[in-house]
Amino acid sequence: MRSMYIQVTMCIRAQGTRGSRNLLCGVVPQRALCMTAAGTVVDEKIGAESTGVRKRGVDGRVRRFDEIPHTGRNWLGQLGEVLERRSFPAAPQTHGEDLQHPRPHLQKNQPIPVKTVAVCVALCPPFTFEDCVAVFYSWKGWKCSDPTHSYLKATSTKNGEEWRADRLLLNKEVMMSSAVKRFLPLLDDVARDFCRMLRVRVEREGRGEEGKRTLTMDPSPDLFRFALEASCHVIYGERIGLFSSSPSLESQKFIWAVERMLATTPPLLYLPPRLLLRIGAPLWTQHASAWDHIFSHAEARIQRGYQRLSSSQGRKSQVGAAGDHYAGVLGQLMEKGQLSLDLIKANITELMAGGVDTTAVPLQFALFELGRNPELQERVRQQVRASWAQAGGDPQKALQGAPLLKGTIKEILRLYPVGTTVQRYPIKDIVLQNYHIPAGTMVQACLYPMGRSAEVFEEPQRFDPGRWGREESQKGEGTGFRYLAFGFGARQCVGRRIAENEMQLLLMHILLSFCLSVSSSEDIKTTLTLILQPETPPRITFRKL
Ligand code: HEM
Repeated sequence: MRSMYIQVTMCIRAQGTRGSRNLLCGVVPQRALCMTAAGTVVDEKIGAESTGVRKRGVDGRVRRFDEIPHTGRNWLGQLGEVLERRSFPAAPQTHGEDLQHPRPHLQKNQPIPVKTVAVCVALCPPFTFEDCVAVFYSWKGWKCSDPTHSYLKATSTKNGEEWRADRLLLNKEVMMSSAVKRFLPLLDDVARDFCRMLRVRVEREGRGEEGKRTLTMDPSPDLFRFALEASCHVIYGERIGLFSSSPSLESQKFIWAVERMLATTPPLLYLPPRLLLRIGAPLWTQHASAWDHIFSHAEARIQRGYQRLSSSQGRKSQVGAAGDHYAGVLGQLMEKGQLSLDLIKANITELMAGGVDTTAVPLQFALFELGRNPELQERVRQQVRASWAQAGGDPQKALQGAPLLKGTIKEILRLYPVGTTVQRYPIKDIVLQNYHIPAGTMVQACLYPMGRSAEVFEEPQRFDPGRWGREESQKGEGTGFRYLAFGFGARQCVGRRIAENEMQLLLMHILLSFCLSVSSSEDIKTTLTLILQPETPPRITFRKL
């Protein structure tokens, strides 16, 4: 058996098999169970029939789904218990303890992988390589089915091959290397502007002698603006001016809408349905109006896209030359015209909604980790400087020559996975940890404890961007499925290339311009709302280089 294990949470038998990762969850749990250590035996019968994975069991019997040990409490009780403790302790979790305790996720001082109703039952036995293959290759298309928005319905009703065909078209504009080449300069522009703005701010508000001033601040609001500006630039092909001292009213309204949408999502997701019916109306109204604004923002961009497209076609027919201006993902999709308009709107809106806090938050953690590891910071900076000098201003070349930057992002997402779980509903019955898991059960790979498990990573508590380069060179036995921060396979994060490049470029320009430090090297306490984030945003000291 391959030696790779990942931590996995247990499963909720779901009434429906559709939900959403980023948006509202349409899954109502029928029951909540917690899986404890079960060894790694899988019997031939169900295992072979359902997953094709053949393993020999100790007692030759695959245990039934309802044999999975659980707390015996209903999900509401469990939710109450989980809600009492809203943060992940920084202390490492030892895998062994996990396995012995019947309710490990509810023990004091143990990391709780997730906190939704659906996942408060989570737990983490080791998950084998074959299990991973079984889960991630038996994907099923599912998307948000928010009934209020026809755009989302356009995607939510698609499943299987139909969904996949659309996704492959979208991948061409956001995932493939030719697309990355097109949008990378746009991200680079925004990252450079961010640093320019920060330099001015440090000079104006910082302390110390001129030219070497330092400024200590909470960068989280600026990082949020950076992520929104970068997303708009790549997706709509236009800047919305969030770094200016007086952004337009339209931009301010848009940022408000995105903030509101993100802030109101967790309570709407986590409140039990009955409570939601009683107290959720104002929340829902705010949430819906925030979405309305985000949709109307997208509509306006699409209208502009049409105008741009028709004028460039007009030019083309006049002078016979193709317009060479890159008009963002939206422009590309419209120009190609392979997806229906509803699908373009749905995908664009989902890209906008999924792409802001998911990158802004890991950037906070990255600045903190680089700040509290000064020697390592210097090593990354040296590599970045050398690569930047050689690249002659080409951001793509500069990133290629600085693998430690890529390692920094992977390391941040290992320790602080912004989405704490990856979920699948297997389309066929499978066997996990010797338990029979019926088709349609929500199975969650739990990234937080996996990233901190000594069974999976050597010295898991050490922030070591170099580990990923070493791992590449030893590819083979047991190295797969360690990096699941963006999910896996056909359903993996569609914004992955945007996110990776956006974060690397910003860190690159920051390291070229500033030395980072933090006043305390104590671990950051984290909390889980919709995503994993710092309980209190870390304050970072920026010293101009
Ligand atoms: C560090 C940043 C990010 C992380 C860690 C992350 C993580 C994830 C994960 C784990 C999934 C589910 C994948 C799976 O089930 O296999 C996902 C899906 C998704 N992400 Fe991201 N994401 C990030 C940034 C972004 C950005 C920047 C965008 C948009 C520009 C985005 C848009 C989406 C969308 C639209 C989906 C749903 C894809 C689908 O179901 O087809 N994400 N993301």
